[in-house]
Amino acid sequence: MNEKARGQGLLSVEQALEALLTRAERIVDREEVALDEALGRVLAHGLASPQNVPPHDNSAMDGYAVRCADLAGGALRVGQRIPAGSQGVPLEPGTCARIFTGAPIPPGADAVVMQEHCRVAGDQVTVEQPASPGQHVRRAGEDITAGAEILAAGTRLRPQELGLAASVGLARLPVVRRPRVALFSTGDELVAPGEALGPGQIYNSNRYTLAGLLRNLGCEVLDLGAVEDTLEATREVLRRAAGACDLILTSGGVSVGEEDHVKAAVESLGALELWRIAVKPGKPLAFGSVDGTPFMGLPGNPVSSFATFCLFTRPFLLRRLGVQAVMPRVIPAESGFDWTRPGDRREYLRARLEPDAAGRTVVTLYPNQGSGVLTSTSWAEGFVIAPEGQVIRRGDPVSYIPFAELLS
Ligand SMILES: Nc1nc2c(c(=O)[nH]1)N[C@H]1C(S)=C(S)[C@@H](COP(=O)(O)OP(=O)(O)OC[C@H]3O[C@@H](n4cnc5c(N)ncnc54)[C@H](O)[C@@H]3O)O[C@H]1N2
Ligand code: MOO
Repeated sequence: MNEKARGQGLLSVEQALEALLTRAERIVDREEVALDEALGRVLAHGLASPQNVPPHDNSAMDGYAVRCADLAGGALRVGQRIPAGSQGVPLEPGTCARIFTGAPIPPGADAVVMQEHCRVAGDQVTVEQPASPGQHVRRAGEDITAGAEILAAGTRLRPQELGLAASVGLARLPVVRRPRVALFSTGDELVAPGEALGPGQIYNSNRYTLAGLLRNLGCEVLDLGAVEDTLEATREVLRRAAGACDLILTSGGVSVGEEDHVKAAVESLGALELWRIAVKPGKPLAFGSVDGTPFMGLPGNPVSSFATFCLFTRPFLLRRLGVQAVMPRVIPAESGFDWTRPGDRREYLRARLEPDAAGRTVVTLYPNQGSGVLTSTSWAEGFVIAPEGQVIRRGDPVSYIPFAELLS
């Protein structure tokens, strides 16, 4: 962070994150859910495999299971047929077994020959290519050995992890309870979509963006709607929310204006810090607690709300779930734009990767980077970081965060 930002009393993104993460208490409640219900959940403890995968030596090909030493003697008689799901018998000398992909290797066989490399006449098979022991045999336990840890505590379960758990026979998984997040908006200008706009009014978009971001993270959203903008009504809804959730999330009313009652209401029921962070969009951020429940107040500008959720709320909630790697991966990329007027705050510009005139993949910017321009977030596929005080030229290396890293 540069001197000017420090002089203005701004926190760096890292300082704000550290303060948040040190206060992100682990949710201790856990539950067991069926595999079908476990997508996106976080493992409460590590999982060890009760068995080998594959459970038995099996064939990787459709063909013939042989004993390599027998091949010198010419054609082999097909002594048995072993489809997947059945079990063969010991291979007699001078015979082979018709075998299919996934079927257990019969005792005595040491290789599988693909059927494309065999000539078959009646029940006689001539192997036309040299074979070596172990060929096309998938060994028992070559993927997973019994007792090995397959997944660590704190893993977010993607489809691959569900498949992995299923492959060792686990039907139910221990997961951390879903975080419950109470969400409400204040502001006399806000109207729900579907209603008519009065003079000076706008539609409440943050509610939908934030609820979607929360659901993507696996949170249960306690939607408290739009709250009447009085101190008493705000206190009442905060009290109600505090008893029923793991985080109270609001947007708007965290800057310097005095129209909104959220700040005063939180302060009167608990504690509130108003941070100013060297980040754009998203300078003002409120963090506090109501009756011991964490409170986070995101800035009202729609892009600021979206960005601060991604940068601060998401890591906070993931850490509460017990996830260690809570930060999105930053990808090195090449700038396809000029950024000649850098500010004092680190900017998260709405961007996407596109081919330039020469066919090189470069980062391009949405032309209007205003923090009220929600279109930029829909056009974009990621953020490119413009560090404070730094000019960026076409061709320069830049850091890019794909939204895919943030929207799950
Ligand atoms: N004098 C100053 N003014 C402002 C400063 C500052 O430092 N000094 N900071 C600016 C920055 S940066 C931001 S970001 C905003 C944050 O303001 P608030 O969090 O107090 O938000 P509001 O004033 O309530 O609203 C800002 C803007 O966003 C619209 N809004 C609010 N909620 C919603 C919603 N649910 N859906 C859609 N749009 C919403 C609201 O109508 C305003 O246009 O403050 C700057 N000002
Ligand atoms: O930081 Mo505000 O979030 O620039 O619009």
